[in-house]
Amino acid sequence: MAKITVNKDLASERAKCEFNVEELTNYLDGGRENTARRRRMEDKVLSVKELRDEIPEEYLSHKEKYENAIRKAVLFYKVQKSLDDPNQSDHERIRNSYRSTITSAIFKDNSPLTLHIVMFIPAIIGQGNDEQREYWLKRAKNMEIIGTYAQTELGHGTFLRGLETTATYDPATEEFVLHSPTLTAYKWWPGGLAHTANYCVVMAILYTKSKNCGIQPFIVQIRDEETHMPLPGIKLGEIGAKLGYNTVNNGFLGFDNHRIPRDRMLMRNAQVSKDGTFTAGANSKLTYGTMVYVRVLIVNNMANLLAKAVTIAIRYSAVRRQSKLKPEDPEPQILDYVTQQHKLFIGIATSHAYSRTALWLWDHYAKVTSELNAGKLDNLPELHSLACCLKVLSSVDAAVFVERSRLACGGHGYMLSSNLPQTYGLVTPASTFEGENTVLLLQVARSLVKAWQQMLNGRQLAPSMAYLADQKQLDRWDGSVNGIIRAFQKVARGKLAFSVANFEKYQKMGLSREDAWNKASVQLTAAAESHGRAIVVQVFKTETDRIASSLSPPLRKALDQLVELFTLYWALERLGDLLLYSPLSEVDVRDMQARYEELLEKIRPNAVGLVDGFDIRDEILNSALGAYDGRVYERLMEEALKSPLNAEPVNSSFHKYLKPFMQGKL
Ligand SMILES: CCCCCCCCCC/C=C\CCC/C=C/C(=O)SCCNC(=O)CCNC(=O)[C@H](O)C(C)(C)COP(=O)(O)OP(=O)(O)OC[C@H]1O[C@@H](n2cnc3c(N)ncnc32)[C@H](O)[C@@H]1OP(=O)(O)O
Ligand SMILES: Cc1cc2nc3c(=O)[nH]c(=O)nc-3n(C[C@H](O)[C@H](O)[C@H](O)COP(=O)(O)OP(=O)(O)OC[C@H]3O[C@@H](n4cnc5c(N)ncnc54)[C@H](O)[C@@H]3O)c2cc1C
Repeated sequence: MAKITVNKDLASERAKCEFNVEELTNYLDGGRENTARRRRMEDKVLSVKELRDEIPEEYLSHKEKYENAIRKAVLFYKVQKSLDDPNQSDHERIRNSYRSTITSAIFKDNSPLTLHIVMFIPAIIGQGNDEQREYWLKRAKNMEIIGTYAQTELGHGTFLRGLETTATYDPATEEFVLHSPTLTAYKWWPGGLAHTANYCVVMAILYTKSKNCGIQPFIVQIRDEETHMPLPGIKLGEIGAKLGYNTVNNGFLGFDNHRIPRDRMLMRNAQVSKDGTFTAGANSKLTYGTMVYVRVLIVNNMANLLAKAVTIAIRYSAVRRQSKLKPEDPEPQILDYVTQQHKLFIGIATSHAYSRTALWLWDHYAKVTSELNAGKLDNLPELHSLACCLKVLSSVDAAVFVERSRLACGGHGYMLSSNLPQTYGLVTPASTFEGENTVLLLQVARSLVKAWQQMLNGRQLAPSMAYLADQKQLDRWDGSVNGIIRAFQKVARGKLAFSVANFEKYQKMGLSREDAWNKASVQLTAAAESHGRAIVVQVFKTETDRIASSLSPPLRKALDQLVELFTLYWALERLGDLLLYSPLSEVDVRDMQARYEELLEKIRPNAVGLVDGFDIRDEILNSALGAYDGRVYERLMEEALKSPLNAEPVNSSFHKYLKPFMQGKL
């Protein structure tokens, strides 16, 4: 095997690292066996050479990209399936795959089968009755059918009660008639819908006995299982090129009075009987369950994508030398600039914060889901609120820090061969899909205002909101991490109190409840955001303390530094709030700033070790700037030479256009 020559700066960074990198990887994976299992899976997938691209994806046409993605998706699925442990429950399988980023080695822009796995199957599990699950899950899990989740329409994504697709029950034939009455009723966006899926879960407004019974899920065949032709009454297509997700095959779908049998309504929650009688579910919002599930998964996905970006940027910053710190010294590594550390170390800490929070949220989700299955619905509102606010914060922060990682790589970060632009293309839509972020913050605000009222009535609050009832003043600023967490809670409480007061004031001034809500909504969303910040810092600190207690002192110290950095970073970012709602003085602010800068200095020798600890292989990073060996310039040149324009010394356009133009003949 050829010996890898590692860039000498990267090698000396690794020699400096104060903790055992493998121990960090094991900690992140949740144990040594999990690391080994993940690596075995990666080895196996990466050993299939047909899964690699011969020509970089960016040089393919739109159509070729899709066809290539489908080719790989099928193969990838088969390899993954062969590695599945049949003894794992769905919950364990998903939890154990939280650190798996192998999909990124195969698709730079995501897989056209994503929606089948992430939403179609979960929608059947969550919305189908036992009989429907038995039939459809078997087919879906065996990939006999491929599906997607078709909810959003051209005219409505956010406001689900405004969806226009109708499913009208006809008791004479015991069928539902699906119809798109207008152009804006066309389903628009679902991944895989255009040319991949032959089935989908369609969310439509149910009409039976001439009554609107709200949005309900229907499993609908859209293409012939043999010929893959769209079925009669079905109009299908692709929605076109996008900022990212170009291999996901997002599509549109219209229905022209398309009939489906009665048993195609997924009837776990609500039912329509043969004669058309509608029986509502225990809570109509259970129909929104698939979205809650994906919001929970997104938090983890954001942590992983950020880990990728920051690995690339930190390694590059250790290799890149530029400018002068001292006139007599050689050009320093750009990682020695404290501004560069400020840009990037928070990305490392943020990825840790969300991967801990994501696991915590996943376990909470699993607990509440088993309660729901047993008919206990009490904890659903808190779960909805938590999933909304953590999806929002993780997607916002990931987008900011991925983009910051790209900018921190200067011009080379703009190259697709850095894989940073594509990584941004994968994180930024998460602020929109699965509930647009402002809209979800308003949902969180709604639950907080309700909690506020409950508190005033002396009722017990859900655990994640219990701090709102803490009336005690924060008498003294002690600057500790726990003290800052308490201060964040005070900020959230204070902002909520202020927005509730304004909401009430606007109503007293004569505005309707809805107008008063709209007028107070900037403050309400700010309160919801602060609530989310308080939760993330607290969960990050508590979960790290809980899990890291058995680690070696050097690693424990490095993790504590990340928790402290994360806390101080957000305290300094939100100084205005802290000054308003906590006893913070100017001296305390100066002290925090100094501690923050000291932390950057302390983390500096461990920076490369920290990103090595994410253990993201070169094939997954897919980046000329971020590879383990740091051969940045060689790789940039190798990638440049792959440009089809470099295949010939003179391009034909010279003779066709440039030459006649320069010679005044054109
Ligand atoms: C297997 C492992 C694989 C790992 C890979 C992981 C990858 C993860 C990344 C995924 C990658 C790609 C996938 C992305 C694909 C994207 C798909 C989509 O985008 S699908 C479409 C998503 N659409 C939305 O999210 C729409 C957003 N809108 C809504 O949810 C609603 O319209 C809403 C909530 C804004 C308003 O609804 P409504 O008007 O009906 O309600 P109200 O506002 O009046 O509220 C009433 C009441 O209901 C409560 N409520 C609302 N929603 C819920 C819920 N979901 N659960 C529980 N309760 C809910 C709300 O709080 C109110 O309560 P109240 O007590 O009255 O205050
Ligand atoms: C990459 C990608 C993949 C997707 N995949 C799928 C899929 O597989 N299946 C599917 O069904 N859908 C999918 N979607 C659609 C996605 O769920 C919607 O785009 C999303 O729910 C937002 O809805 P919208 O586009 O209608 O935005 P809009 O609601 O029109 O938002 C536009 C603006 O209006 C504001 N706004 C809207 N309502 C309110 C309000 N009540 N209060 C304050 N402000 C408001 C928003 O904050 C935003 O600023 C996907 C989208 C993307 C980008």
